[in-house]
Amino acid sequence: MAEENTIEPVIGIIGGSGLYDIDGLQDKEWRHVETPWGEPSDALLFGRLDGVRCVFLPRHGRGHPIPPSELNFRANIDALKRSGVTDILSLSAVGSLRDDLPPGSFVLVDQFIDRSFARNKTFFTRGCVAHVAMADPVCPRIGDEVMRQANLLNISIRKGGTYLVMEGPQFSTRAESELYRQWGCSVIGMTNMPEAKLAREAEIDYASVAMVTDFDCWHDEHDSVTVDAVVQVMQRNSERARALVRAVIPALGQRRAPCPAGCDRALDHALITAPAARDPALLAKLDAVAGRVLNR
Ligand SMILES: CSC[C@H]1O[C@H](OP(=O)(O)O)[C@H](O)[C@@H]1O
Ligand SMILES: Nc1ncnc2[nH]cnc12
Repeated sequence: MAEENTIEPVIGIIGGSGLYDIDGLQDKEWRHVETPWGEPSDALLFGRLDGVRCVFLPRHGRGHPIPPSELNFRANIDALKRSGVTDILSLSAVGSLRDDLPPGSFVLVDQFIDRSFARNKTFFTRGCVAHVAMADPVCPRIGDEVMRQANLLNISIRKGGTYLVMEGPQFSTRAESELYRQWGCSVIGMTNMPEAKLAREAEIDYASVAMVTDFDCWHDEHDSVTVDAVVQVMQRNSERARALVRAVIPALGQRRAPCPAGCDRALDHALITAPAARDPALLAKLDAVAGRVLNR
């Protein structure tokens, strides 16, 4: 492989409810990263695992002070991009919408239905418009590596599933939960959108492992979801989640070719605003996210 066409990856991990740090890192340091989009959820934890550079972000902040609708998703993704992150593995607690995904199941999500409505969902506002493809919202290369490492660790993961993103913070009504089941969704959560959309706009390869903590509120034989139940099951899930992260970081971190699916070149054919009509102030804010295409 020609050196000049290869990438030395930096692995980003976004930890959801119950996952506020990662263990086993060398040279670890929490560092504040400033972004033109405001404050990320917390400082970022920089470190190395088996020599591979990685950056961890607790999605809701340490101690979980930030609710889903107040997450600054743009700042989170920009901060990871600015820190050199090329690949993101997102971890999330979710409710199950299927009988065959009981609490404790892990799902490698491959589709989303975005029902969130109170969030900033794009970096490309007035003055620099872009439309990236979202037909395949997650990176198959990261997904394949997650499956490989999970197999080696004997951790069972369902390959593929649709994650319904609700606004929250209240959990669903029973009618909503039934509707999402009829739509064929597998799991429900409040956070993976616009996270996945913004990662695509920032040309960061993104994949998501959803960890089932409850049966939401549709199941006759199970109680409706509560935070206490989520936290209890997450504590049981977290050992496997941590083992998976420890294995996936070194595996993903090997020098490699650009993403075969093109996630890292998502902006190649996405910008529509004519150069003369672009807003210089917005272009300055897009330095990390879109510098690759704006400066060529
Ligand atoms: C604590 S239950 C609801 C909460 O948990 C999930 O968060 P995350 O995706 O960050 O693990 C869900 O989306 C809600 O934000
Ligand atoms: N049932 C549920 N609905 C939304 N988000 C969740 N996170 C964990 N369980 C959930």
